[in-house]
Amino acid sequence: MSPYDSEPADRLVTAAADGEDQAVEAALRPRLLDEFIGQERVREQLSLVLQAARQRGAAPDHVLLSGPPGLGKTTLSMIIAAELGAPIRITSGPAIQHAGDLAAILSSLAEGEVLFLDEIHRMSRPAEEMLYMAMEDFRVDVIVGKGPGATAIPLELPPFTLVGATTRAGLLPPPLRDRFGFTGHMEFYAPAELQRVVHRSAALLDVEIDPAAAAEIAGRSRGTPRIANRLLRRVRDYAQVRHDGVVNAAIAGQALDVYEVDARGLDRLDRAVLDALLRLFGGGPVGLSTLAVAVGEEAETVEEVAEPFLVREGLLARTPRGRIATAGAWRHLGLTPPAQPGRGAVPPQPELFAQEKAED
Ligand SMILES: Nc1ncnc2c1ncn2[C@@H]1O[C@H](COP(=O)(O)OP(=O)(O)OP(=O)(O)O)[C@@H](O)[C@H]1O
Ligand SMILES: [Mg+2]
Repeated sequence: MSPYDSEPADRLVTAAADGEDQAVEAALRPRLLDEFIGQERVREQLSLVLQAARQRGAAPDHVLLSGPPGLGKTTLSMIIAAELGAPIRITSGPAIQHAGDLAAILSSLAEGEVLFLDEIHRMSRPAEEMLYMAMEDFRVDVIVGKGPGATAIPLELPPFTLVGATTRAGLLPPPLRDRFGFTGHMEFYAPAELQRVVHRSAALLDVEIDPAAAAEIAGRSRGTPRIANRLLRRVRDYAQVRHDGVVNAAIAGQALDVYEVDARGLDRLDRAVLDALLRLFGGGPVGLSTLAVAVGEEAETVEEVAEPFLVREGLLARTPRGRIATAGAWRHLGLTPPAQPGRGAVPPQPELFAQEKAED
């Protein structure tokens, strides 16, 4: 599910997991730290934490994994349990609304068990407060009764390791953040790393693919393994239906052109935003709502769905005066940037805009 209501449901380049992703991701997940590609720093740090705990024969410190969707937080949490040889219990912040829900889970943990709490920033406040004590003292106070007659019954917990995952580390209250002994920040993957992800997934899916084709898919995957795996599946369909199933760079490129994911990973919406910014507004500055009207989308869709990646790619900038295109944006769409910044080589063309609106 996309974190944004404004994201089109069928978007091929969303980083959020769709139904098909959920069905196949389990099969594509690396099981051990050595199989996990990229994230060198997090991997090395985590490997030390886990190895030290194993040597001491104790449960490791609590681990927080933070970073954008689809970069491998759930995968790493399962790897942590596998590397420790410990069972894993999986739940999420939204599933724990009452402190009692959390007390039930905590009190049933086995010694050394890994508790994976996904979307930990979405837990309710009372549950969060119970978690503080559980993390620090391996103890919870179960409240029995209501009002003045209520009593707190202390309950000892076996040592366990909490692994929290969040896409929004900034939303975590500091007392919670401070109770993690180790925080791993996941970064977007480099193209060469994603190429290895594609190669590995292709082998697991029995798809014959050459290195240039894996690189082609990787380059369009927005630094995100989940997107790489999804694009690989669409390329596989194309190679199977239109060719003999073997994937080379040309076939990968053609397949993703069919799905309107361009060489840099921009999709139709992203390009429509850039195109309007360049052709209609001469590269800006232009206000968000005007830009949104020009592409026929809601302002939130443009702001939350298209812009973050365009900004990340250095194609668009948000300024106090409005959105502006960078020189890279002109190059990406094959247009000539204006000599004077902010003044487009192509003058604003309201009639083109009117015509496009009339067409849809
Ligand atoms: N380092 C990696 N090497 C190989 N495959 C990976 C790696 N990281 C992630 N993947 C693949 O990407 C997919 C998504 O990863 P995962 O579900 O762990 O992401 P996430 O960070 O938990 O996302 P979300 O924030 O949406 O929960 C998985 O199928 C996994 O196979
Ligand atoms: Mg996850």
